[in-house]
Amino acid sequence: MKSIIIATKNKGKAKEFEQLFKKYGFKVQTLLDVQNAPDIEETGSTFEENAVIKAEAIAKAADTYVVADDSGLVIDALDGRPGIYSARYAGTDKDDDANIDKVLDELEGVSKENRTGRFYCALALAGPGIETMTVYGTCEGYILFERRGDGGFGYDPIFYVPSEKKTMAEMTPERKNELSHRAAAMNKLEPLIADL
Ligand SMILES: O=c1[nH]c(=O)c2ncn([C@@H]3O[C@H](COP(=O)(O)OP(=O)(O)OP(=O)(O)O)[C@@H](O)[C@H]3O)c2[nH]1
Ligand SMILES: [Mg+2]
Repeated sequence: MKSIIIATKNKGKAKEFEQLFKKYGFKVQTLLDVQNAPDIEETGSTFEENAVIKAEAIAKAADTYVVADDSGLVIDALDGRPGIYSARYAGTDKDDDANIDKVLDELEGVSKENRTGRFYCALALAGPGIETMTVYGTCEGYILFERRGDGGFGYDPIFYVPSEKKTMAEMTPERKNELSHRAAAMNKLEPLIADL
């Protein structure tokens, strides 16, 4: 079986990628499987730049094919925030619950129809003998007034997908992996990883 490293320390992403890559016949390793994996500073100003930074840092160290994901929630009424700062919106300790509270506070008084937003996912593929490539995917939805469901990770409990009439935290993992921003980006990556 072919194998690939996903340059992430996020458990929620790791689980989703294990499933997503299974159908392409890849065994997935993440930085959670590697002892003393470095913390890579995300110094870029776009999702794509950050994905490239993470993928290239690990590909250089491991000399193998690496995919990195930089993703986040873009809310129209907040001028695109939290955006690339989604993981660290309420502080550096990556506290999902505190991040949700901060978003809900900032959206106080914003009506249902003005609570539009999307998840954005940039994926970068780097490795020996290839030029680093990026693809992206999005998933449109609304920010609810309170949490619903306990699946997924991050902002999933407040992200409502109208076509499903569910938050991402109320969907099965399988369903989330069919319609998420990550799944959309993976579909675009598919032809690029087919020949690895
Ligand atoms: O509800 C959510 N469902 C998702 O499907 C999702 N995808 C991304 N996000 C949010 O955006 C941050 C990414 O930031 P990020 O790309 O820097 O990742 P991270 O720092 O968590 O891990 P790493 O991959 O960098 O190691 C995450 O922490 C989450 O807050 C999501 N929230
Ligand atoms: Mg990160």
